[in-house]
Amino acid sequence: MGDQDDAKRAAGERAIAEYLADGLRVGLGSGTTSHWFVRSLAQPVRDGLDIVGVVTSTSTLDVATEVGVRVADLNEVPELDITIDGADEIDPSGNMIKGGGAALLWEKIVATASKKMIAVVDDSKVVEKLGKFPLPIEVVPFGWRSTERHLRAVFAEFGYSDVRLEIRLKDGEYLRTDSGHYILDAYLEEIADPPALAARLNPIPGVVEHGLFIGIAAATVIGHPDGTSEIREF
Ligand SMILES: O=C(CO)[C@H](O)[C@H](O)COP(=O)(O)O
Repeated sequence: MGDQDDAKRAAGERAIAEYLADGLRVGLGSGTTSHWFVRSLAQPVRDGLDIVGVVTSTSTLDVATEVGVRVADLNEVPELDITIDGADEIDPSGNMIKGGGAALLWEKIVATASKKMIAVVDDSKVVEKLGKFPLPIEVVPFGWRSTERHLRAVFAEFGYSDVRLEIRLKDGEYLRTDSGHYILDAYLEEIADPPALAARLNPIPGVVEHGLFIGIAAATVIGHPDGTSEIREF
């Protein structure tokens, strides 16, 4: 009997077998599932697989460097062939919540720089409705309490009166993302209309990005604890 780590590894390995080939420019996602994927690249790269990776976080840069994947800056390679990245939740339309690892901004920039984005997930991430996982919102530190007020007003429009919004902490301090911003996590329980909510969050001054990834995933590779995997296309 396997566990969710086996499921994550199965998804990562299947993504390599299914989607990678010589010459591709590949966005490398963040989080444990993506890191299984990047670690699983070590052998194929040693065997001659010729790809260039663009990372979505400093932590993924560390892993890619450790296993010998050639890495470039997105400014050197502004268009990518494919991005393989994890998700905190994914719904039947392929809409996702991401940012549990605080990398949502770079992840969205890299995913949308790619011709195709593939979500690698263990089967616990597949949901009917998004929202059980708290929605991460990346905000500029300057005036973040004012940004929080705007956010509360928008959430109230969607029926979340007095929404629970928490600033994310790390080691007792406000967490800083790789771009130096803060994260506010919104506890929503269920998001009835993810595209509508996403559209209202984007224009709020002080909001840099949010973790709703709408219409971005082309497919998902779902790993199961018994080591099997399946692909769903959107
Ligand atoms: O969005 C992310 C990081 O910002 C990750 O992809 C997401 O949190 C999934 O992580 P894991 O594979 O560890 O469950």
